[in-house]
Amino acid sequence: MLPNIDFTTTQAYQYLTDYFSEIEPQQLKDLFISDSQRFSKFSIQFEDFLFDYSKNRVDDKVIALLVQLAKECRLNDAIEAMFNGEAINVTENRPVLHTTLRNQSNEPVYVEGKDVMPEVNAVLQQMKTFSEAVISGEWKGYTGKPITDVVNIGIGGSDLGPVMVTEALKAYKTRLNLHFVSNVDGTHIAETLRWVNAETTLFLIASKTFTTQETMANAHSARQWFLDSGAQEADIAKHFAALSTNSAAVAKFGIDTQNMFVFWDWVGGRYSLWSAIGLSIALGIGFDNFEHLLGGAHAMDQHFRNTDFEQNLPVIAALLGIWYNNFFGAESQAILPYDQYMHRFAAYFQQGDMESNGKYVDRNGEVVDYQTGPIIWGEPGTNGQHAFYQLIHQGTKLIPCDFIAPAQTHNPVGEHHTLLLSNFFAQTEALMNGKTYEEAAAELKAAGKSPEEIEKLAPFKVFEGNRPTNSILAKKITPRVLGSLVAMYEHKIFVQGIIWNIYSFDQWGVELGKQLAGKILPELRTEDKITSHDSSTNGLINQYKAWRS
Ligand SMILES: O=P(O)(O)OC[C@H]1O[C@H](O)[C@H](O)[C@@H](O)[C@@H]1O
Repeated sequence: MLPNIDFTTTQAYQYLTDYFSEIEPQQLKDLFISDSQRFSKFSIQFEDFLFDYSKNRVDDKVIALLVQLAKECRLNDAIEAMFNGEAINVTENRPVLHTTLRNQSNEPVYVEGKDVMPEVNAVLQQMKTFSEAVISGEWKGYTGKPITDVVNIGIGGSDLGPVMVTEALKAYKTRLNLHFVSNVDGTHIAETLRWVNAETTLFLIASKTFTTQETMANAHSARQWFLDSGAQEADIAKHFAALSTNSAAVAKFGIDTQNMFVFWDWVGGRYSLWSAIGLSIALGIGFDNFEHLLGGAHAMDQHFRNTDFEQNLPVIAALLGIWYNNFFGAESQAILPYDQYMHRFAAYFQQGDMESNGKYVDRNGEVVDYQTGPIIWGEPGTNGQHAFYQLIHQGTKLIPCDFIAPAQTHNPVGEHHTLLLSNFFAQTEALMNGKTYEEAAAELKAAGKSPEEIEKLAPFKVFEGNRPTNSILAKKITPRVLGSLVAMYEHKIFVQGIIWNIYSFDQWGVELGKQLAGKILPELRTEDKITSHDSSTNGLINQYKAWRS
């Protein structure tokens, strides 16, 4: 059972509320001046990455109170409930065991009294055998040629994780070319099929439920294209595999169950890249690297489970998020990787975080009177600097940012990486220190401006600073480091959900739109004038009908 505690009624919350008024006016740069130990105190090294949270608007007392808050919310019990396979996804009556998929310790994990590790290991073995056969060319297409291209058809959790990871780890690419089709917009599949050859293409139909409209539509179109290219029904077995929990639907679609890679309902869609959904990852970077990814995540799982909260990366990251979300009133959180390969990292955690913690009903079914999940967004640096950093530096909103960068690049081109990293270091410093009126005026004076011009321009050149950041500096983005990093964010989301007393592992909020689309679809299939909705929806549908042909 998960604890059920309103965190706003805890002692720690009261103390934090009182102490907030003392901390809020303080300047980060002064906190550094008054404590020479600040960096070593507020940074944690984990294997090959360093998490520096010293540029946050906290002091020892805030951290101690936040840790107390986690304890009062019985976070320890919640962590054990998750790892031990209790049905903590209550509204779907399921355990939450993505940690089991990367449980390289192999210690038994029981679901309804049965150890699931043998099944997990069997699927990993099947993925290994299959991916190695495809990569080596031993697995042949229907005309006897080796596979050159893999098209993963899936959406949401059956797409974003594999896309993010295979992009982030492109430096480890095998000879196979990966493609991802998610959108039901026919453009996505059409543009992808334009570049591949049916004789040498493998389609992975990735869907936990195997009922998702977008994925099924794309899968059927891919199948039709394959047959139209000259292949026979019997050839499908060589070119289509399914990654799913739903064997019956896979068989019905016509995919050989030999080519089915299963996972289980205790794996949430947005936590499924570690499961059979990761087959495209194993094909794209090789099975050994996929295992290293799992190994990195497992190491973070152990850290999360066994480390005191004060030194616990996901816990600290989560508590800082709570501090800004619930005390400073921050609405969003930016994730800014200074690594081009990680360009889908923020998009991945948009689903990971927002689908998990975008909930206004607590674990008692009651509407909360506090803020829950933040808006997650971000783009790789330095592109973001030339786009939206203006608002982070001088806008009216407080935006806590996670800066992520590798010390070593996979592409040492001239001085590029040094240039990139100078920006990474400069931005967090600038956000913290800002620029005073006096500094701005002095710069203008040095540039030869008259006193009148200085007075006019200086206010626009002031940066109030005091804007909080985390810096995550990795030695290199390897499969293991990436695995740890992703698991860190996953557990951060979990911790926050526990403190906000919400259910982080369901996603009922995506259903209403799907239901209504199901009602509207038959209306679009006729030429009739539509009058069954509000005047806006009717007007839009009828205009669409007038224009569609
Ligand atoms: O893997 P599937 O069953 O096709 O589901 C794909 C996606 O669909 C839904 O809309 C859920 O909100 C997501 O959590 C899920 O990842």
